[in-house]
Amino acid sequence: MKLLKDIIYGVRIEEVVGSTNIAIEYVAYDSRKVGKFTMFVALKGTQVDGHEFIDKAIALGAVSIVCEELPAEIKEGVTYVKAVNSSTALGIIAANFHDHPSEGIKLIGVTGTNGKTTSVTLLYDLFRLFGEKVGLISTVVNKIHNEEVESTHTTPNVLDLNELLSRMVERGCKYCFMEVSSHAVHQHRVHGVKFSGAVFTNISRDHLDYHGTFDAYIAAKKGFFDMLPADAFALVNADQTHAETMVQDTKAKVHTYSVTSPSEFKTKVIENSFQGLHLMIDNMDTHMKLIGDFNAYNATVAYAVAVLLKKDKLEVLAALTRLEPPAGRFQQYASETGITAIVDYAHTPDALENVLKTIKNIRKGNEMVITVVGCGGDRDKGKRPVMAEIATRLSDQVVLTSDNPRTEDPDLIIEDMKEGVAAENTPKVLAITSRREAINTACALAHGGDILLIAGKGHEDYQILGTEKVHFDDYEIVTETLKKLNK
Ligand SMILES: CC(=O)N[C@H]1[C@@H](OP(=O)(O)OP(=O)(O)OC[C@H]2O[C@@H](n3ccc(=O)[nH]c3=O)[C@H](O)[C@@H]2O)O[C@H](CO)[C@@H](O)[C@@H]1O[C@H](C)C(=O)N[C@@H](C)C(=O)N[C@H](CCC(=O)O)C(=O)O
Ligand SMILES: Nc1ncnc2c1ncn2[C@@H]1O[C@H](COP(=O)(O)OP(=O)(O)OP(=O)(O)O)[C@@H](O)[C@H]1O
Ligand SMILES: N[C@H](CCC[C@H](N)C(=O)O)C(=O)O
Ligand SMILES: [Mg+2]
Repeated sequence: MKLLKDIIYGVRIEEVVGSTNIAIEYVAYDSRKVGKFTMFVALKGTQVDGHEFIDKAIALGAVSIVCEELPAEIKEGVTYVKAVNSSTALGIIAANFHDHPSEGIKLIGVTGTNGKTTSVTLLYDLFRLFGEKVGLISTVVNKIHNEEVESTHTTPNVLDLNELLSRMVERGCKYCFMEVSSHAVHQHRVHGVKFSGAVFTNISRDHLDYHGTFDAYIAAKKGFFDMLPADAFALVNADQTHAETMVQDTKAKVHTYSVTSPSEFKTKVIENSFQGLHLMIDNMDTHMKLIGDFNAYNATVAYAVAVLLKKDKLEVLAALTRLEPPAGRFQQYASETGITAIVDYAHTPDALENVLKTIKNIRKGNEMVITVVGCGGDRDKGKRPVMAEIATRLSDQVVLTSDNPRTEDPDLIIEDMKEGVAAENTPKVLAITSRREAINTACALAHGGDILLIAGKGHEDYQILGTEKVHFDDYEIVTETLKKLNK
């Protein structure tokens, strides 16, 4: 329980109607979660305006409303706080309500189109090997030391984020490694949160459905570095053209890492095979179980962050060699007859190109590469033809299929993808709407030595059809099918 006046301390307020000396037991931004003595924060969303639910929230027991526009009818016994911006207000309110948890933990945020989950998971695992109590906030799972908490977003809403962080602090976690998506920065999901460090992995085409233009997408990511305090570090990938833009206005201390350009934390790829990576990180020889040149970047992020957090360089390298990739990232299965199936979360053009190039680089001879790929519905339409072009250019056979169609017609998504297939590559293409059938067909087409890439859904154990979520697991299906076919 806290007093309203303490909870709204620091919020940019235009007007308050009612008493600020009332007790608040709960804060909610969704009317469906309101109970007695709740403060309801009305947010203007992309689908609906939270202000429409103010009456409903009061009926359910809200005693305070934070909003950008006061409702026509002011109810007695309810305190209305008219804020300049409800989303940023929620950030301040969440921090006050949960006693500023981000100040009690070393919080490191990773942003970029690809590599966020891999980097934060490597860091979480690395620091666990050091015997530290650690938190993790990621697309796959959230963790409060060893307790798993379901992840619904790459970056949770600022209220849920502060709650997670406060549970980490309570549990004695010293560090938290979290993903910061561009949606999160744009929607103020990290507003008022204190970061000790921030990492930029890379930026390439994605989420233009949401941000509109590539420049707006870059600006959203840059916004994360703009909000860092002076005592934080900003670690950026010097091989990326947009690295300088990211940190041009940051107050944080800038550090660089790279694989090709000169930088402070430089890694060289010595060898890349199905067994893993042989790297020279910071002039020291090391082997990793991760596969693909792109993972050299993720490994370097883990190394550099650990060193910036004052861990011993040699101990960090020794621990890195023991780490496994997260679920659904280049996850391999070798069948009885020598077919290699790879399940990978490549759901952007850049990721798909990297994974397919890696496969082509590390295969022993001229084994066939058969790719099963789709694109998500209600997401960036522009990436569909680009991903199909990449898949057909870099594979011998492609089965275009559904990813998570969501509320779109899956056949129309496949039609959008087909637009990108060059005429000479059309003979390589099959289109099968059912992802299960597409995987079955790819398995039937494969013979000993061939490589099957099932791209786009990685760790996801569901498929979203319309608004329904049904169980679906690429790895489970591809391994069971190959076994059933005695392959
Ligand atoms: C486009 C988008 O990002 N939307 C997120 C946003 O929703 P919104 O603001 O548009 O919400 P809305 O549905 O318009 O509702 C507005 C307000 O009314 C409230 N409401 C609504 C209905 C009701 O009955 N009562 C009520 O109070 C809602 O709780 C909300 O506060 O805020 C919600 C609460 O925090 C999120 O759940 C929701 O994520 C949606 C489900 C989503 O799919 N988001 C994806 C695109 C996303 O965020 N992805 C990123 C990046 C992925 C990556 O690259 O890794 C992520 O961080 O996960
Ligand atoms: N550093 C990297 N550079 C380019 N591609 C990468 C990199 N790391 C991983 N990938 C590719 O991107 C896919 C997604 O990786 P990962 O889950 O780590 O990224 P993410 O940024 O968390 O994605 P999301 O935006 O969905 O949260 C991987 O399966 C792989 O194909
Ligand atoms: N975090 C990303 C994940 C995409 C994964 C892909 N399987 C899809 O559903 O499009 C998004 O929400 O855009
Ligand atoms: Mg992620």
